[in-house]
Parts: sequence; C-alpha cells; structure tokens
Amino acid sequence: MDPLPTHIPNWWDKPAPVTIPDGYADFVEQFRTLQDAMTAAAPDAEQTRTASRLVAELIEVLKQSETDEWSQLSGRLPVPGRGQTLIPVVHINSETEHESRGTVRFGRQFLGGNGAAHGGAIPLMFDDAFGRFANAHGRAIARTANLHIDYRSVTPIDTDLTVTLRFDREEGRKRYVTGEIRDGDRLCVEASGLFIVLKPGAA
Ligand SMILES: CCCCC/C=C\C/C=C\C/C=C\C/C=C\CCCC(=O)SCCNC(=O)CCNC(=O)[C@H](O)C(C)(C)COP(=O)(O)OP(=O)(O)OC[C@H]1O[C@@H](n2cnc3c(N)ncnc32)[C@H](O)[C@@H]1OP(=O)(O)O
Repeated sequence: MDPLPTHIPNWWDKPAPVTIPDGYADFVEQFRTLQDAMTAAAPDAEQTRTASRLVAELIEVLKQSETDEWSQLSGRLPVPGRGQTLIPVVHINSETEHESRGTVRFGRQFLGGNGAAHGGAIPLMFDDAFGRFANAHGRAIARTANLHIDYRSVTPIDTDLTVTLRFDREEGRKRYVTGEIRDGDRLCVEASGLFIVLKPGAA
C-alpha cells in the first residue's frame, strides 16, 4: 500500500491545492537528496562558492511562487511524506484502522552522531506518523497533546527500519496511540502519544 490513499483531510475546511505540477513529487525527492548530500559533503572553497550560487538561484525560483499555507504544496501531497522535506518519510506497507506497518529510513541529514539518528528526528517522525494515523480512517481531527519516546537502543541512519503504529484506544475525545521502530528484530524506539479531538469550532 504505497503511495498512501488520498485521505488527507482538508484541514479547517480551507481549499486544498488541486493542481500538482508534473515533476513536483520528483523535485521533493531531489530536495531530500540535496539535504543528505549537504550533510555528507566536505566541499572546498570553490565547491562552496558554486553550491552557494546554485542554492541562491534555487531560492529565487521558488520565491517566484511564494504563497500562503493554504495554497502551498509542501506537506499536502497525497504521497508518502506529504511532500514535507523536513520529516523522515514513513512508507506504509499495510494498514487497518487499528494498526499501521511500514518502513522508515533516516537519511544522512538526520545524523545525530556516530551513525545514529538524531534524538530529535525520532519524535518528529512519530508526531507526523501518529498524527496522520490518529486522524485517518474517517476520524475527526485531533491534535497531539503529548508524545513520549523511549530510546531503547541506537537507531541507525541509512538503514531500512520497520515502523509499527497501534491505535490503542479512544476515551471520549482522547485517542491513545503507541508505536515502535525496529532494526530487524532489535527494538530501537518505543513511543506513545495522546491525541485530543478538537472541540467543535476549535481551530
Ligand atoms: C499544527 C496543527 C496541525 C494539526 C493537524 C492535525 C490533523 C490533520 C489531519 C491529518 C494530517 C496528516 C498528517 C499529519 C500531520 C501532522 C500531524 C501533527 C499533529 C501535531 O503536531 S498537532 C501540533 C502540536 N500540538 C499542539 O499544538 C496542541 C496544543 N494544545 C492544544 O491545542 C490543546 O491543549 C488540546 C487541543 C490538545 C486540548 O485542549 P482542549 O481545550 O480541546 O481540551 P482540554 O484541555 O479540555 O482537555 C481535554 C482532556 O484531555 C486532557 N489533556 C489535555 N492535554 C493533555 C496533555 N497534554 N496530557 C494529558 N492529558 C491532557 C485534559 O486533562 C482533559 O481530560 P478530562 O476530560 O479527562 O478532564
């Protein structure tokens, strides 16, 4: 099951973008590769000047279509990662309303040190993955109230890791979700989150 079903809600009833230009999803992927390459590089002075000039050109091109959050494309695409280039992409392999299974690969940009993923990249991934899952399957919009992460063992970068998310229970407006990351059989991370369904009219 990849890409995701196109059930990303239209947040707060604002108009969703309807036209995704050809090549935009590939551009997003390239942008992630750029961030990995930037992190992995040790350019000399000339390479730094060249890279800086090219990035300045890129910024100029993108600024030509700068728009408000309701019209931007990043974060709103019906593909894994939603076109959000900050967040590690979780690819879903199977999903029911109770459980979601997939993979994640923390690229070089998410390096904390000594081959391990940055401790802040992991809750970022879970907030987004839990947020999508807690709001999927026709459920009303809920926001993260809390997020708890236990780092059980080192999470390596540049490795395909398995991600499991579980919708544990719902008590009134409260939704409890749990999850884990494994490298093969080895447990790397356990996570849990509380999502609260917004009060009617809340934004
Ligand atoms: C940036 C917003 C984005 C939101 C988008 C959400 C969904 C969109 C759908 C799909 C999108 C696709 C992909 C997902 C992508 C991203 C999702 C990321 C989700 C986020 O990243 S979202 C940003 C971070 N998030 C916040 O920015 C929340 C700030 N905050 C608040 O907006 C309020 O705080 C709120 C609404 C949480 C509750 O406020 P409220 O007024 O509605 O409810 P109230 O306070 O009455 O609490 C009711 C009962 O929950 C208990 N309770 C409350 N808070 C608790 C806590 N922390 N721990 C333990 N219990 C707690 C109370 O004790 C009471 O319990 P009881 O009823 O038993 O007394």
